[in-house]
Amino acid sequence: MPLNCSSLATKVPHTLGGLKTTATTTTIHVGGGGFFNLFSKTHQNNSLYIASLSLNKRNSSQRYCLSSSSSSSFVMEDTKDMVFSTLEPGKYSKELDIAVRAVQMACFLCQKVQESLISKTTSQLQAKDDNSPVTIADWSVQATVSWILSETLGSRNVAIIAEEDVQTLSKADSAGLLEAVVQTVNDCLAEAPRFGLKAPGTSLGSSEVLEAISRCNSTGGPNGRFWALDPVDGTLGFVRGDQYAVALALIEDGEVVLGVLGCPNYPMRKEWLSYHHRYHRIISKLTPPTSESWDKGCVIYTRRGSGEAWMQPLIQGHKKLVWPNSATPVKVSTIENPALATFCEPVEKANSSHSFTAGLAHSVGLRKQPLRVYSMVKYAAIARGDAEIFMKFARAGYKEKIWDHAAGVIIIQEAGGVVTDAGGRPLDFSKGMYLEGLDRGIIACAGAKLHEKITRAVDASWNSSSL
Ligand SMILES: Nc1ncnc2c1ncn2[C@@H]1O[C@H](COP(=O)(O)OS(=O)(=O)O)[C@@H](OP(=O)(O)O)[C@H]1O
Ligand SMILES: [Mg+2]
Repeated sequence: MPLNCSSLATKVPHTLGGLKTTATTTTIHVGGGGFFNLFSKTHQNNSLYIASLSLNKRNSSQRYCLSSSSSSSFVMEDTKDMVFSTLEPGKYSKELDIAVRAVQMACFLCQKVQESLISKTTSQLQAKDDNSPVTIADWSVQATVSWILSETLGSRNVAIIAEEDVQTLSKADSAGLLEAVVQTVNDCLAEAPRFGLKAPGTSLGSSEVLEAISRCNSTGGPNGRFWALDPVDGTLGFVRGDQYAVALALIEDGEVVLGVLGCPNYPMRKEWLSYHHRYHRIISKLTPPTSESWDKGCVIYTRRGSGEAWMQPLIQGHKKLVWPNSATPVKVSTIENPALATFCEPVEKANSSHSFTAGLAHSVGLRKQPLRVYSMVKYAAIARGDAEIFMKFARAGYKEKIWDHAAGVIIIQEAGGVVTDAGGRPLDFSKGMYLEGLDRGIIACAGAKLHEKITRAVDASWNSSSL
């Protein structure tokens, strides 16, 4: 479509979803009294960029994508089915845009499965290994995210290490389970355009869904680029209608470069984090969210070196994701006094020694009750400033998996916090599936002073502990 118009440009500083940029707002007048409102952002090195363009002509509202190289020629395309990014072009910006949208979709999928779980009686729930609906969420999210990453970035460019495999799903007696997963995946992917992503032309068949899950067969390691995905982190929290997370990180040459954490039940009123989930559900019912109020659920994301982490609400109902989707920055707490600090730890005693952390807490002067929260939501709580410390000391011999930490670690670091093992060393994401060489446990803090106090206390009490 050729453009023949007069234009008026104004330069405005702008911040969009965590990426500072100088934006140019241009009004382009066209024949017949109509006009386009053009919002564009220039790339530092003048390479190709994409700008959003709205046509506000009488009785007409349509979205176009306008791309330009350093030359003045423009190409306009209808963007109904395109990934539409307003992130500043730069390293990993396309990947971050897609990852946030994919995690938004995954949260939408999980919410639906969790709602149907909660509406059933406990006796209808099965353990994860028994082909439960939880497993349906795990596999379905993995298939959905894998499919989206491959379609948008090209399957040859995408390597994923993730928690699930297809062994159980592929068994002859798992036909019903597989059918449920395929249905859940297709129901979710059909909504892709609402999230600014392209839906499949036709529904995926079971072999395509299995293919998408089993494509997540990267073994990680020190070289190249791969995604680490935990489709449903905090299985117990998920089953119990409580906290859980969808975690996606991009790791390049052994270093986490992007982190996206979906926390569908994260309450926007922090005091609700510490309520038992049943009370939280009752309170939510008593005060249902209005379309204006943001009750719970967010996606937090960051990019290595940005010094910023951002949070968006989940897309509710039939709404569309319009970037930056009311994103707000998140920052760690400024509290340095242990007496005022809150520490988080796993809910399950089997996952981390509660007695050891109680002793540590006492010795450093932590006075508040521990905040026990399922899943990587603990990392989100530190990044958002809702708690100051996260400690985890697993039993000897347990090896932490990289997908249980990658997204959360980078989000806390970019939000201003410190994450190391108990020896003060950075977590090593370059050794394959596990955080090999982890010294004793994981300590994440809002600031360096608290971090130092905790690591010193661990050193002082470790030898007398039974861990
Ligand atoms: N020590 C130990 N032993 C066995 N399994 C462990 C351990 N630590 C963490 N995990 C796995 O990590 C996920 C949740 O762990 P959390 O640390 O968040 O613990 S908790 O849910 O709050 O209790 C959860 O994984 P998924 O829910 O499958 O993602 C746990 O299986
Ligand atoms: Mg996990």
